[in-house]
Parts: sequence; C-alpha cells; structure tokens
Amino acid sequence: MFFVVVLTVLSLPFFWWYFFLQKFKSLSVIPGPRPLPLIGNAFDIGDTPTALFNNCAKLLNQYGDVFKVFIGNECKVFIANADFLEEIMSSNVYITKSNAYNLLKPFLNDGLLTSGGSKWKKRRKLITPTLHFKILDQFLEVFNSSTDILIAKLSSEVGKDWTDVYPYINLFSLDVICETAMGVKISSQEGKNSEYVQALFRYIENTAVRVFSAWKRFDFLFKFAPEYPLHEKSLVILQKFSTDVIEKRRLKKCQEVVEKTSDVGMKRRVALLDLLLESDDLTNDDIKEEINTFMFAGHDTATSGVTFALLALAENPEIQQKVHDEILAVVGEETYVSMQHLQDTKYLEMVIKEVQRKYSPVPFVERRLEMDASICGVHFPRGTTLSLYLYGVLHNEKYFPDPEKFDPDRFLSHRQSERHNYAFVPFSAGPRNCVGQKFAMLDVKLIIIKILRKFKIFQVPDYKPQLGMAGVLKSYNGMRIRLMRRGTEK
Ligand code: HEM
Repeated sequence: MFFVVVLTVLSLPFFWWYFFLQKFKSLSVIPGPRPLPLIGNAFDIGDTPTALFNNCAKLLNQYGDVFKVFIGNECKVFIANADFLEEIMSSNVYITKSNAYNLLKPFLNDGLLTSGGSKWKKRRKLITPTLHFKILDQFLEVFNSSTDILIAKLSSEVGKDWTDVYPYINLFSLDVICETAMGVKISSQEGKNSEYVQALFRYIENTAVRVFSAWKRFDFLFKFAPEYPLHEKSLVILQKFSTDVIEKRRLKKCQEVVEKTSDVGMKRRVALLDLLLESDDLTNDDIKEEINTFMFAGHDTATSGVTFALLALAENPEIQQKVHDEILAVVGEETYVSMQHLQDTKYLEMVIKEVQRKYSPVPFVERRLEMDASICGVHFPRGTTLSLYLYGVLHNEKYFPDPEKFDPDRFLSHRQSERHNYAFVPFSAGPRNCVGQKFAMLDVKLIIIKILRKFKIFQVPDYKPQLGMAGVLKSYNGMRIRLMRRGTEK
C-alpha cells in the first residue's frame, strides 16, 4: 500500500506535465528542442545572460525564426519573423506583458512598462505628449552639460592601453535620466548620491539574478536568498528617494502658485515630473511609479546603446572618420550641440541605427496571451508567452543580408523602404513601443558628437566583447576601447 501511495505521489508531476504539454498541442507546427519532463528546455536555454544569448542564437539557427521552448510551466515562443511581429506588435489586444515583468513590480509597481489593460491605455495617453519636441529641446541642456562632465572624466584615460568605458557611460546615463525625469541633479559622475546610485545598481543586478534562478524568482522563496536583505534595503532607498523628490516638488509648485514668487516668469527647466504633477488625475503614488519607470527604462538601455556605438566606431575606423567629417561640417567647434545640429547629422543617424540593429539594446520583449489567438495562421493557446526576439529579427538574413557586417548604408532611404516595416524594431513598434525613443536617439547622437570631436577611438587588440542578455544587451567583460586626443593620435 505504502509503495502505491509513494508511486502515485511521485508520478503526479509527470501526469501534470503530460496534460500541460497537451494544452500546447496546437503549437506542434512550431519547431523546437524536445522538452524533458518537468524542467522542459531549461538546459537548452541556459542559466546565465551569456548562455541565454548564445543558446537563443543557436536555436534560431537550428529551428528557424519562430521556435518554441518549455520552461517549467511556461511555453515560450521565440519570434524573429517580421510577419509575426507585425501582427503582434500592431495589435491593441496582445499588449499584456509576460510574468517575467512581475519581478520589476516591487520597484515600478504598475508603471507604463509593467502595467496593462485600461490603466496602461490611460497612462500612455497622458505620458506620450510629455515627451514632445519642445520638452526634448530643453533636455538638450542636460545632455550637453552631462556630456561635458563625461568628457572631462574620460580625458584622464587618454593614452592608456585600454579603458572600460561602461562605468563612465553608466553614470552619465543615470545623471541624464535623473535630471530630465525628476529634475534632480544627482551628480553621480562626480561621486555624489552614492547611496541611491548603489541601490539602483544593486536592485537591477539582483533582478537579473532572479530572472535566471529556478527558485529566487518566486517572492516567497527569494526571502531565503542571500541577496534578499540588501535587495530589500535597496528598494527602500529607491522608493524613499522618489517619494521625497515628488513631495518636495509638489510643495514647491503649490508655493509658487500661492505666493506668485519672484521666480514666476523666470525660465526654469521643466522635468517630466513637473508635467505629471500638472495632471489632476495622478496621486503622488501614481507619479512615483511612472518616475521610477523612466529611471529604470531610460538608464540601462541608453548605456547599452552608447557603449555599443563606441565599440562599433572603434572597430570601423573609416566609418568613424566619415562621422567625424560630418560632425566638423555640421557642428564645427560650437560647444553647445543644438537640435538643429542633431537633425542635420544624417550619416551619424544611419550609424546609430546600424548600432541598434547589430547590438539591439533590448534583445527581446515578452507578452502573454490572455486568450486563444490565431497569429499568421497558427493557433496559440491562452497562456502562451510570446518572446519577441528583437535581436533575432535584427540579425535575420531575410531582412538584413550578411547580418554580422556593420554597414550603416542599410539605412539609406531607398534600402529602408524596400525592407519589411517590422524588421527594424529596436524600440519595439505599435501601441507598446518605446515612449522614450526620440529622447534616446538625441541623447546617443549628442554624446557621440562630443566624444568624437575630442577623441579618436581605437579597437583594443585581442579584446572581444562577451555578449549576454538579461533585459538589456550588455558585454559581460566590460567595454574596452582606447582613447587618444584628436590631433595627437599616432
Ligand atoms: C537606446 C535606448 C532605448 C531602447 C533601445 C529602448 C527600447 C524599448 C523597448 C524595446 C520597449 C518595449 C518594452 C516592452 O515591450 O517590454 C521600451 C519601452 C519603454 N521605454 Fe524604452 N528604450 C530606450 C530608451 C528609453 C528611454 C531613454 C526612456 C525614457 C526616457 C524609455 C522609456 C520607456 C518606457 C516608459 C517604456 C514602456 C512603454 C509602454 O509600455 O507603453 N526608453 N523601450
């Protein structure tokens, strides 16, 4: 009897697994590696950012641009095909994020990146206009002054065999997003506000750890993880920082209205926070989730974009020279880089688009189907996770022949118009695309202009970035380049 009970208990998970696979039977038309009972394809996918990056590329190669894997109780379909992406991204129905985004909720709660349904729709309508042209034009002051500090810091690296530029760019991006989103100068490049800076870095790092762990991803088990105490402490620091900033800013705003103080009428730079405070519909907590979302979504992504742009320019000296020639022709020696300069540097724009294609800062995004769906003739059961594999489509030979070649001419207008509209999607596309896309383009263009005007950058012999993906694309052995001051390079 005892033996029968033990056998029944042991076999239950296998029955469950069998019925779980049955649920996704209609996806048998989509190829993928054979899953093992219970753990599925966990070994095929890997448990580190670099393994995930390499394994996804291998699976894409082996099974084509739509393939599926099973991980635990999740069926994930990876999609690097522009026809499928068009149907999914352009839809107003397939907009719910996957369960993986829940790991961000302790920090972002239901901000724009993580929310769904009517809440997301309402907020998106409110937030999109805050990033209009006039506001972005004001942000150029922040981009310019923060870049000047970065250049001063990088100057001390000139002439060294190599410099890991990642930490420099990371602090720069943090300064920029803090000042534009919250209106607060945190001066992290100058070593200030280190408690907040460390808390943010630690929170992001631990969240990546949780994504790859079989057990730390569950809130009730994470409490037993060694990272938990510091993770919680970081969260308290992050939440307190934004709460304080919002409260102070709201108070100041009220005082300004009541007292009509002397600074009314004076030119004061507006932050995204000020625009959100204008809305009668938003409480301080609502605003906090959106400000934290901007901090999160606009920081690591921008760092990734800029660091890979520097790598690509170092690896392609002729392209670097062409960009430099354009900068001299358009911007010359002017210290303030203006909106007009950014609009007129057309070749640089093509180069940055090619950087975003070759090194997509966000390698994939995920949606969860809340109902059965027919997409490009395939029946997807409710509960399927759609992994929109942006890095995969941006490296798909169908749309980008010879994808490992760095070739900005892919973005000549006649070549762009010949391509599928959903092949170049580093910022996603459709209703859930990146709300900070224009901000990010201006930011990266400006920093490249200022860096290249000051320095010539070189590849480091024998250095090869070790790419990995955990939310954003990152090189896990730093981002090494060699810097020489212009005019003195050998
Ligand atoms: C190179 C830089 C950037 C890249 C490649 C990028 C890419 C993306 C992508 C692919 C998404 C879709 C995410 C998803 O569906 O899960 C997204 C969403 C978002 N991004 Fe960006 N982003 C960048 C910079 C920024 C910046 C600077 C900001 C803020 C100023 C920002 C704010 C957001 C927000 C709030 C969302 C959520 C939009 C929504 O769901 O309605 N991003 N971004």
